[in-house]
Amino acid sequence: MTNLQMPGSDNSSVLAPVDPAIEHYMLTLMGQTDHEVLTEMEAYAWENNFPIVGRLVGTSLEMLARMIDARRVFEFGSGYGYSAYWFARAVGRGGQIICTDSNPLNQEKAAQYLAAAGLWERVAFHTGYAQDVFVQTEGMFDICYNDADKGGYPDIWRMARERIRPGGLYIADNVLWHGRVAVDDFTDIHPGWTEAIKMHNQLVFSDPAFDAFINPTRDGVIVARRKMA
Ligand SMILES: C[S@@+](CC[C@H](N)C(=O)[O-])C[C@H]1O[C@@H](n2cnc3c(N)ncnc32)[C@H](O)[C@@H]1O
Repeated sequence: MTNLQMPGSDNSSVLAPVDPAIEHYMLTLMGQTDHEVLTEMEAYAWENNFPIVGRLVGTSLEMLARMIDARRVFEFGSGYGYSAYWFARAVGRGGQIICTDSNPLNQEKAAQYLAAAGLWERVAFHTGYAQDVFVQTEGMFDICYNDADKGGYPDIWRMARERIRPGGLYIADNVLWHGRVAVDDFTDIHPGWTEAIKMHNQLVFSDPAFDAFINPTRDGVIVARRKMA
């Protein structure tokens, strides 16, 4: 691992949920997850300031998926496949990650990286608007993972919650939004996104069909488990 901080986060953070020195320390423990392809994907993120979830969150995605024996995962906003790398490892040979991204170049890059990692056959990548692809894709999911544009978070939660199997997970990145959700005075880099994330978090935590928590690592990851009937 060459870089210890996360690319793609803006530097106007109002609050760092976890002290950067602590995140740095945790990353120094992650050497066992090193893989040539992963290192290349992380280098690409750095060079292009692309907001991947990073190693600390990636390992937690893989572990959560393994813990519930996930086989079918839907990703809203896959970028070039970094988060899918972790899910694809977890679901095994018969599993499937349905990836979505609006930029066709990201699909090309994902194919290149994930094929090199031996994981591409577990991925069905769709270039397009994630919410539309979701509606066009049938069936239930073990995990719905949301990392799309933040203004869409409340609607994505509303559509995803119905299609997560009992015991399955809804996971969304950036739910602390560099601390903006916790203060009154902030600069919204995209108008309306902070309010959308706050509404989203409130909807998830107040839903009687789900139990939820937030892992404050990096920019905050919400994990909500659909209760058994
Ligand atoms: C934060 S990045 C995803 C990073 C990825 N999950 C990872 O950690 O490797 C968000 C990506 O989602 C795409 N995106 C955002 N909103 C979208 C939407 N509604 N439909 C499809 N793609 C979307 C953007 O093009 C961008 O590549």
